[in-house]
Amino acid sequence: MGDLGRMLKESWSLVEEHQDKVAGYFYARLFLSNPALRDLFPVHMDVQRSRLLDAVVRAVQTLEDPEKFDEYLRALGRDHRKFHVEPEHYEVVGGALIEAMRQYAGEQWSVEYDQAWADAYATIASKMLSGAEADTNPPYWYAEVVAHERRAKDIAVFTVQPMQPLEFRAGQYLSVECPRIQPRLWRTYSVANAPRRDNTLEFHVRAVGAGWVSSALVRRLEVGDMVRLAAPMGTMNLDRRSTRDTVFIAGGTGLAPIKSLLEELTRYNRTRWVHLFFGARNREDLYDLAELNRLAARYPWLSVVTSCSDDPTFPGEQGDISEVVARYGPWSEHDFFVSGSGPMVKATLKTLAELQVPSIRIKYDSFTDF
Ligand SMILES: NC(=O)C1=CN([C@@H]2O[C@H](COP(=O)(O)OP(=O)(O)OC[C@H]3O[C@@H](n4cnc5c(N)ncnc54)[C@H](O)[C@@H]3O)[C@@H](O)[C@H]2O)C=CC1
Repeated sequence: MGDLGRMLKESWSLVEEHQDKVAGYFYARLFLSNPALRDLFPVHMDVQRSRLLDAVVRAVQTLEDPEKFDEYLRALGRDHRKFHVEPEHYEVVGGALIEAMRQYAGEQWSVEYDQAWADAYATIASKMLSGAEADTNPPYWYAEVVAHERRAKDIAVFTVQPMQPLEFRAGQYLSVECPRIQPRLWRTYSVANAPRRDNTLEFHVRAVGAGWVSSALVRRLEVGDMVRLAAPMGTMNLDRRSTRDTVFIAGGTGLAPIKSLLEELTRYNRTRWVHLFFGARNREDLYDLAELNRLAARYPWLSVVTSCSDDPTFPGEQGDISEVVARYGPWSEHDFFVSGSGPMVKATLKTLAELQVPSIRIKYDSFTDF
């Protein structure tokens, strides 16, 4: 790690314990110095608060590998156009962030740390700005909900029809907001289909306790509602030139981007074997199994293995999907795509490392909302 990375990590460790207070202070500073900014944020700030800290941690990681995250930051800049963010806002945000950290870091905070954060923030902001400025698309798209289906107690699959075409690549994700239910609260979800001629987009959402947006999208969203969608992001795409057989590993609604990649493969694949591992807590949560079985029956190159981690009488595999993959194989010559919760992705990457799969053949998106 370079000097800058080390300083960011060191200084972050001084405030890590007080994350909530840092976020609270940050927003207070921000809105005080620029009251107009308050209108860009949701009415209730509780959920928003932890988003900032995710962003900070991500920024620290970002700088350790600037090339890898270049496209990520440009896409994030495009995504932020949905907030009507102006270039001068970036400066105000950077100042408030450093001030908030300095406030809670105690005596060990130094001017070098100030400088390190200012440098890091300037790099991030300039990449985001150049991404935003080069974007000729609208800042967001309106889309009408045309289908909404509860597939399990907490899981819904819904389809939207954008008012204008929205270009994306299979495997990408984008921010979604429902102005009727929760104005200005955006969360990212993967598109669960490959680009279609009719432009419709499908999403898979699980309502999780504190995740207000997810719960609303599962329980309150209705056909006829309008949602807003922001610029697509993510690089978990298929490499058409690869001739390797492919392994998809999905945990829960992490199936969404895998489904999208699978749909793309159905359009051109004739030669690659594709193995899909789909894990859920119980059989009810294997919410898309009927459709996966239909695909497997139609495309001889596709095989599907399912597993339940909390359903002892389930007749398929038992255990976390990260472990189940290791029961099959050998996998040393395959391309891998992994999608699910952070811990699921981490556990799966560990398994694959133990199986000697080179990391260059593994694609995954670590999910963080901003
Ligand atoms: N909805 C979407 O568009 C997308 C969602 N995701 C993420 O996918 C996750 C899906 O969540 P749920 O449906 O609630 O899944 P879940 O928490 O019910 O987990 C489903 C399965 O994943 C595996 N798993 C979970 N935690 C694990 C761990 N610590 N170690 C090893 N394996 C583990 C197990 O097989 C488990 O049965 C969320 O975190 C979401 O952010 C990721 C990409 C897209």
